[in-house]
Amino acid sequence: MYRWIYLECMFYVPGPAAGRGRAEMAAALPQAPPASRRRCAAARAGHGGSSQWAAARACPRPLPAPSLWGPALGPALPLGASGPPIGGRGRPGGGDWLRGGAGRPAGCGGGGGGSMASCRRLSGAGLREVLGPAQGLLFDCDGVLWAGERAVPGAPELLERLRRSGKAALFVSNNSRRSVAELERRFSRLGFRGVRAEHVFSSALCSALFLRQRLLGGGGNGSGAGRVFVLGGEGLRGEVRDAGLRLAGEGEPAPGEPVRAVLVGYDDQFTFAKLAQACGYLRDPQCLLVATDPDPWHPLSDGQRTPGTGSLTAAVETASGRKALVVGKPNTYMFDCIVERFGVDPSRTLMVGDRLETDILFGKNCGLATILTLTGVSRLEEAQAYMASDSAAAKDLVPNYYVDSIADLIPGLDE
Ligand code: PXP
Repeated sequence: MYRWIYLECMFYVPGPAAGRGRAEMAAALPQAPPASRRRCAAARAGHGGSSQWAAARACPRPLPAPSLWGPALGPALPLGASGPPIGGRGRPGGGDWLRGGAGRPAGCGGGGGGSMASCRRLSGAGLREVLGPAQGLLFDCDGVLWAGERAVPGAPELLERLRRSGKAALFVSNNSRRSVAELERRFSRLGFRGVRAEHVFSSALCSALFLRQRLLGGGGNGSGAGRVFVLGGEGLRGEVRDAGLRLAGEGEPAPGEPVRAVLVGYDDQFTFAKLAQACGYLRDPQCLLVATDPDPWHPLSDGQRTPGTGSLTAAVETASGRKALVVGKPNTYMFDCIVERFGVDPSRTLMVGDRLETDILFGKNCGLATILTLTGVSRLEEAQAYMASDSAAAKDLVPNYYVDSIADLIPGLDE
């Protein structure tokens, strides 16, 4: 039976949260919290509901040791009314909480804390050394678990084996096209058993949570909060509505009701007219510009590429002269959402991804050891080139380990 232990208080130390690149993101997150502050996200298994979260956040208990992943997943708590602060955690300057230490998987050359990543093939005895102490894994989805409508061979079996070994699995996707409910159905359709919507943290969900936090301040039903202009499809729009926010262009606007945010997601109906409309709203300096993810493009099965949200965000930024707050990987906000819901010890958590500039940097920014899988976007040569570079920023893109496919992780797990 899967169970997750929910605990404890977390110490958020604001740093320049990552985005499309460190320098760019530093510029893109001017509104990070102004000073270090304690946050208490205490919650216990079986407790749910936003009011409990709100109460939990106000709890001024002393900081315990970093919380642990439970032995396995339990009933997930609905995320609270406000969500974590964007840019609340990051590297460099990630704070004590990120330094890990005891319990870090053996053989891990990097993870948080700034030590060098090694980009070692994970195989043989090394598999058990790394997977054995890990209490949970975060998986990117596309290019890791599946490619288009096909599961990566062995991926459903790996998740099953993780479950049997008592290790937790959660999913972090920059795809803003689908709601988490749709993603849950996709897992099931592709043969992944037991994955529920609350185990999935997408850029659509997390962007909606971020906007709720910023526009509603942790409560309310959206009335009088202004509206959100969404460049994106129904999956994203649904998450924004579910977060209690109202969309520009829907229903009756109250007289004088402002558009308080432009949210740029994956929009395959993007037009010049929408761009112009977004820029009109962004003339108001109080109107936020938020993007779901920085992905510049995505590979297609025929070897071609299709533009990603990062391309559309660039158009809005250029035309408006504004910088977007980018919620998705490599920003740590998704991890903050995870921590808000589940007790997670970064030093015993692995991040598995296929894109160096988003997934691996995200793992790095969150203080996790990272595994690159070669079934998706990035090639081993790219990781090696980053490793050979003199630039510290490039070294942050180097994974600790790599595998040809996540199926290669199976022999490292107990029967
Ligand atoms: N955004 C869109 C529109 C996508 O189609 C994809 C998957 O190709 C992604 C983002 C990246 O998703 P993930 O983070 O799961 O790889």
